[in-house]
Amino acid sequence: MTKLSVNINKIATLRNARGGNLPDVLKVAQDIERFGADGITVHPRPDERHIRYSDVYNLKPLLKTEFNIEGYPSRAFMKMVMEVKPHQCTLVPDPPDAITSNTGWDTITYQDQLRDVIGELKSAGIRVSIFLNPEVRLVEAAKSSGADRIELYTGPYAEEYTKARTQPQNLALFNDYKNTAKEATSLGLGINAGHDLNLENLRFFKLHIPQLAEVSIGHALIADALYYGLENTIQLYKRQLQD
Ligand SMILES: CC(=O)[C@@H](O)[C@H](O)COP(=O)(O)O
Ligand SMILES: NCC(=O)COP(=O)(O)O
Repeated sequence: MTKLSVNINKIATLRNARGGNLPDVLKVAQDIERFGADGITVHPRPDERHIRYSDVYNLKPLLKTEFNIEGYPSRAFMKMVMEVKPHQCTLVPDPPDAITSNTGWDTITYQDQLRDVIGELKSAGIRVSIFLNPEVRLVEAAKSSGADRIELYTGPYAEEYTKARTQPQNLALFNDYKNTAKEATSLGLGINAGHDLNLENLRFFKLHIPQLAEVSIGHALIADALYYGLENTIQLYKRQLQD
């Protein structure tokens, strides 16, 4: 079964809207674990508009499942990750002003930078995943930079899936995802995926990428929870991820 890591950025967005502590991000994260999630993901951004660096420190001792911290490896981010020591760090090439992540790493151009950063994280026992576009040519450099996994950037997949709703098997892009995953597996890299995954498009992705180890989902899952409740929503997503 593929693991579900719930991204709680949007819980923090709601909290920050009033400046108080409602909802309580730490409590919600613990409840999400209790409701069956396999992990918690956070993606603190430099402006701390949702998850704050202090949240990341406060979450660590409370969490019982896998903790995944995502972000661009600035010095401030690296200091925090090295101190918190999550189970996994997912490196994302976002510029500081990104509204949300919209591309993966060019692992060929940034191979030296990635190798240094990954070496540092791995020396602290942290598993490292690299956010990657579905392009076979980028996989070998991801491997030689020392990553343990890739996280397939599923934004373009989600967009195509919505367009091809009636005949998803015609998804033009999908072969790129399959081939990238196949290449990664053959080189010994694990496969994660994330961005804009939702209750409609998740099952198809899971069925066609059987090596999928973990997905991180936030935006759609938290939106669905407004209708179905958090506990039910987590179970609905987990059902999509069954083998
Ligand atoms: C890497 C990725 O796809 C997610 O972490 C996503 O970027 C969430 O970040 P926001 O919640 O800021 O959109
Ligand atoms: N890594 C992807 C993630 O954590 C959540 O992305 P989204 O579901 O908020 O688009």
